[in-house]
Amino acid sequence: MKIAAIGGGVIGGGWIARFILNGHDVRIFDPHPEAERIVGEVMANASRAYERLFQAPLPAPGKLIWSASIADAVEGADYIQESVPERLDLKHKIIAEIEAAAPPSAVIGSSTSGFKPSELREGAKHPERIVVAHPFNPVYLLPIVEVVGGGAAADRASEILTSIGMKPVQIAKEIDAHIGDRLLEAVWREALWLVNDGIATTEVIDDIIRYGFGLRWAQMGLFETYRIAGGEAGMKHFLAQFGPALKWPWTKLMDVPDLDDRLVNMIADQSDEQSGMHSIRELERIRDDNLIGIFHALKANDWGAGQSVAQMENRYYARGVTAEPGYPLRLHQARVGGSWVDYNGHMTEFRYLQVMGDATDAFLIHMGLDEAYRGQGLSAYTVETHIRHLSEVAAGERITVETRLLGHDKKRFRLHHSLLREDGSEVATGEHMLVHVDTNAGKVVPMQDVLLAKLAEIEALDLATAPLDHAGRGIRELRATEAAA
Ligand SMILES: NC(=O)C1=CN([C@@H]2O[C@H](COP(=O)(O)OP(=O)(O)OC[C@H]3O[C@@H](n4cnc5c(N)ncnc54)[C@H](O)[C@@H]3O)[C@@H](O)[C@H]2O)C=CC1
Ligand SMILES: C[N+](C)(C)CC(=O)CC(=O)[O-]
Repeated sequence: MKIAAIGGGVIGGGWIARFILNGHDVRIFDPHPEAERIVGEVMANASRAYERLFQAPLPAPGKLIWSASIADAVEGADYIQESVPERLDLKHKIIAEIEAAAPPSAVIGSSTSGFKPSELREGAKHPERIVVAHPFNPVYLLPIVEVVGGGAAADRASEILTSIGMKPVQIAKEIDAHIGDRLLEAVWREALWLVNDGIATTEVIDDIIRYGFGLRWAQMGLFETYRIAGGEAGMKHFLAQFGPALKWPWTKLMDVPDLDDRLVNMIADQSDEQSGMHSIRELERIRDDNLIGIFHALKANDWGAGQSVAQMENRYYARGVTAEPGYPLRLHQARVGGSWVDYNGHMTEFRYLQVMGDATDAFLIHMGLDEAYRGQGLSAYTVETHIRHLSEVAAGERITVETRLLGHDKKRFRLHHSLLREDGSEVATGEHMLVHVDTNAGKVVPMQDVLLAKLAEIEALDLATAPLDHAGRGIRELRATEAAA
């Protein structure tokens, strides 16, 4: 699939990173003299974030190709994402240039925060293929994208954006600023009043959000949260209790403070005091690490945006596990996250098992025990594990897992994982016995022929490999002489 990006600023850069990190080449046009540096810096932060976010092996990144004109960038493109500044006259000019050179079948997605598809389509040759595809910053991490405009183009855009890990929400009826920005504007306008009126500083307002309802919003929206706030009587009780307050002077919604020099300077000064000690790129990394922690927690609970991460990992496993040829198999890599390190300053115990467990998952997919196979009510359970911790590993280090199949019969198979640093030295080994189970009956059953054939093929490779001297050993007993010493 050929992707083109027109505009590589805050949002264009995020789009480019998302497409490239999902294996697509992207042709970009942006006349800014520093566009290459800016996009390069966004790419660096995005790659760093993906290594920390996903446990599954990432696809080989696509290439970034700089074009000298819009015509060159969009030639032969299947999907074009426009992310130029929010001015309707400029968007019209860009769309006209795109249409002059792109194939008529190409879908054009606009990042516009506020313009409606009917406005973007004015004067277009093929208006029906122009849709709003409005993302949220950082585009490479946040899954939601509002797709407005309907028809085949909206369906195609949704399909493409789903394939790069996004959660498109198609909005049937166009409205200024779509949905997300209408909600955000209400909060933003109120926050500006609170600063303007000297009620709170930028820092106090941000603290009230991040120590309070902001934490709730990452995992449940307004309606689910307020349903709970209604107690056992639920939403109706909530509306009865707090409904009247909507008519009290709690907000100044449509009234906007004048963004004169005084207010702009006041906000900018307070913001400098609050966050000026960090560069924007540092702030992006802090933000990304926090988001990744939230994604991981939500993934562990199989909830909300964590499900998007899990779905992407399944896709990455499905297409990535056979990527590296040779034996032992190299199916899984991990980067030691900051939160993986304990009070001793290196990777804590249970994370070794996590890396081995993820490598086992990659092996299961490699041998054919994938989502479709599991859909038949069949799976594999680990029944015994022996880990040898051989050396410490620090935050930020990359671990590659080499996996061997030490043996199998109709119902069981024995795996060996070796965790290696980038210099090839061994960090730990794990030996694991797995059984094949009927998950509904809760009992061990023989594997289907397709799995047995694949295991036989892998075991033949193992038989041609030097045996491991530590395989099959448990923890040895303490000798009396050693215990006395
Ligand atoms: N910044 C944000 O938080 C969000 C912005 N958006 C939308 O994304 C779009 C872009 O916004 P940002 O990335 O924030 O702006 P930006 O100012 O960071 O980037 C705009 C980029 O477009 C480039 N550009 C200007 N004229 C061009 C042309 N003729 N051809 C190609 N590139 C050109 C500029 O050089 C710049 O790199 C806007 O429509 C905005 O509403 C959407 C979601 C969030
Ligand atoms: C400020 N903004 C209107 C450009 C914001 C957005 O469009 C979405 C976001 O990322 O908050």
